[in-house]
Amino acid sequence: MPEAASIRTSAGLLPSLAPLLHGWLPRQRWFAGKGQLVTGFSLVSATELLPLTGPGPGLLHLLLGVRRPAAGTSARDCYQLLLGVRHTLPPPLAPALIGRPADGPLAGRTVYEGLRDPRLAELILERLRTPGSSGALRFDRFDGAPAVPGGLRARPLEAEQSNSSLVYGDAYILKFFRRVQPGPNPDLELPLALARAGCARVPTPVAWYESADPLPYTLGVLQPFLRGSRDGWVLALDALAAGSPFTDEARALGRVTAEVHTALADGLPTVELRRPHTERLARAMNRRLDEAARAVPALGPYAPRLRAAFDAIAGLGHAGRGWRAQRVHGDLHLGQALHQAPPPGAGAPGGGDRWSLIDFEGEPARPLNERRRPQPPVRDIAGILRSFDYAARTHRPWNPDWAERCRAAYCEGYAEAAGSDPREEPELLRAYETDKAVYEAVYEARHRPDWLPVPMAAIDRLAAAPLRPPAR
Ligand SMILES: Nc1ncnc2c1ncn2[C@@H]1O[C@H](COP(=O)(O)OP(=O)(O)O)[C@@H](O)[C@H]1O
Ligand SMILES: O=P(O)(O)O[C@H]1O[C@H](CO)[C@@H](O[C@H]2O[C@H](CO)[C@@H](O)[C@H](O)[C@H]2O)[C@H](O)[C@H]1O
Repeated sequence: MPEAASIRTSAGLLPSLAPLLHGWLPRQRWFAGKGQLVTGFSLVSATELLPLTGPGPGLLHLLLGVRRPAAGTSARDCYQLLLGVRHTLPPPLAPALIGRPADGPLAGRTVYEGLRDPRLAELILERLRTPGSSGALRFDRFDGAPAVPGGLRARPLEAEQSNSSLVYGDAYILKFFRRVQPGPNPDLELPLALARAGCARVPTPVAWYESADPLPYTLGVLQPFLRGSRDGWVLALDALAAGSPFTDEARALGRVTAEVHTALADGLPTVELRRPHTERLARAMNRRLDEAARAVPALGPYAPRLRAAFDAIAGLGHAGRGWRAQRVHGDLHLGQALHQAPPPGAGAPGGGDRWSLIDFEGEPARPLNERRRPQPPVRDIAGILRSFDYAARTHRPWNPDWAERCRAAYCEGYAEAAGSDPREEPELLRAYETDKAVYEAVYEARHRPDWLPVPMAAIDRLAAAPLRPPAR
């Protein structure tokens, strides 16, 4: 591979690409500011991974600052782009077209989404196989992992996701982070810590790449592809459609969640959450509720009762109670749990712990420092409990008993492996379930308005449930 160059020819490059990106960027699934005007671009870094002016396809890695009115006048989001550059685009790549710059260094060339070009995608895998630097980018690999073979065919993952992924030969998956923030991304940091601790419940990051200049960004992570796996959401809906229980699977998932939590607590810092942290936690939940009620007016009438659930945490803190906080997944739901069917003759499906957890990025819209903060593990548990409720609510007829049995089995499995049952902390569990349902109401109002009744039904239930007076 030719030596990559870090190009700082911002003069000319950005002005020639900007008119194309103005139209293309807001249409991308992973673009966070959908429906909003992009007011300007800036070049954070540009690395020519393959020469742009050679006879073959060129490959340009960009970190692009994107200004939107909502991001504030001085704030900007940073996006990772991988642009292919050719004289003409072969017909199979037509859907990847971004445009043809009218002037500047790329005038007359065709610029397209590089990840869609198998030749360029394979070059990235080649680069990940050997540690080292390419311009502004630094490639690294996990010492304990077997070497990644070369020559694996690449295909883009056709999934609704917040980032973009490539699957190589059904053996590896590369997640290419789109909106990046400076600092270690928990989706690399936590799986690496778990791999070092010997925890096999999370795919090991075998290789990754970052940029160090001008700021440290985690850009991509390669991990084993769990071939033939199905996610917990799909499996739960299948079970509901078949009228089958899902309790074995739920119990096994509870055990796996506990194993991951234990390994994270052993390998990374933990803190004791006592007053005044309990007050801060309640304040943060109340603040999120206030913001949510502005975005989803239907939450307004419930707000006083929901606030009481958050204030109960502060109340317990005043009464001297505290909770252990540690690094957690941060956005756990059934779609983040992948299940691999046992090999033929290996016993009942759902038995055995064939679950893996993925996507440790946390809620991508939150600042990185907030996502990396230790939090009570109940936060993740609440996420999965909400998911069982979601599955039961989306299925007709509504089957609340199915959800209740799954929720109980999941907590039992968790207790078996962790030694403590999350239901023994009802105030904390309720506050986190409420916080998650509030988040979901905003998510659904923004992305899937037809689904808004699902979290709103939980809001209605949570607001109506009686609260225990704090023990004095
Ligand atoms: N290791 C893996 N093996 C198999 N499929 C995976 C793996 N990691 C992710 N996936 C698939 O890719 C999808 C997107 O991955 P995810 O990490 O959730 O990305 P995003 O953060 O962009 O939403 C998942 O829903 C899952 O279907
Ligand atoms: O997977 P992401 O990290 O992008 O998570 C977002 O999208 C999820 C939906 O895909 C959303 O999850 C909500 O819907 C799920 C069913 O589709 C359900 O299982 C979850 O419990 C529910 O929260 C998630 O909240 C959002 O962050």
